[in-house]
Amino acid sequence: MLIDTRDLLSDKENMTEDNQHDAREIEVEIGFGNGDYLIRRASECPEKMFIGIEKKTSLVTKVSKKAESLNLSNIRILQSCAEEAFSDHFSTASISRVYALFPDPWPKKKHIKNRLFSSPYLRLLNNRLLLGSEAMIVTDSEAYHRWILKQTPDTGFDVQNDTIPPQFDTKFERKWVEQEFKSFFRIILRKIEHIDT
Ligand SMILES: C[S@@+](CC[C@H](N)C(=O)[O-])C[C@H]1O[C@@H](n2cnc3c(N)ncnc32)[C@H](O)[C@@H]1O
Repeated sequence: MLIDTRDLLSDKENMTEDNQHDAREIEVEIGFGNGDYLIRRASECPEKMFIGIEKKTSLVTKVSKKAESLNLSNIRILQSCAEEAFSDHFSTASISRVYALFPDPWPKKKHIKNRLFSSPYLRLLNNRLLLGSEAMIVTDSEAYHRWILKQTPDTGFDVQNDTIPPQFDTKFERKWVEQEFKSFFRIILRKIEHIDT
C-alpha cells in the first residue's frame, strides 16, 4: 500500500484522467498520524480514492499495514512533507476534499515559520482543489487558528470558522478530550476563485 513517487505519478495520471469523468473522487488527508480517520473514511466510501500524506516513517508503515490488512484498495499513502506532496504530486484542480486534523501548531515564536497553512501554501492548496471544493482544518490551538485566518486573504477561498465538539476520534482528539477539551477550532476553506501557481 505504501507507494513511491513513480507509483503516485502514474496514479496521478490515472487520477487526472478519471477526474475528467468524475471530478469528485479524491480526498486527501494531511498528517494522518495513526490513520484513524483516513482508514474510517476509506472504509465508508469505497467509491472514492483517499490519499494520505504523512512525513513520519513509523506512521506510514503502520497505516499502510492497517490498510492492507483491511483490504482497502482505495488508499494511497504518500510519505512526504505536505508542501512537497502538493507541489510535486498533484495536478491542478484534481482534488475534491482536503483535511488536516490537529496539525502541529508550532506554538513558539521562533517556530512559527514551520507552520503549514501559510498564505503561499493556501494558494498552492487552492490550485490543486477543484472549484467549489473544500479544505478543512481542525485544531485545538486558538493561536494557530487565528494565525491561519490571517493567512487567508488573496488565497481564493471563502472562509468559514467555528468551534465544533469532538467527532473525529483520532489519537490527538482523544488526547485533548482526556484533558477536558470540549470543543475545537474548525476552519473551512471553500475554493471560489482559481489561483494560478
Ligand atoms: C499532531 S499530529 C495529528 C495526527 C492525527 N491527525 C490525529 O489527529 O491524531 C500531526 C501529524 O502531522 C504530521 N506532520 C506534521 N507536519 C507535516 C508535514 N509538513 N507534512 C506531512 N505530515 C506532517 C506529523 O508527523 C503528525 O503525525
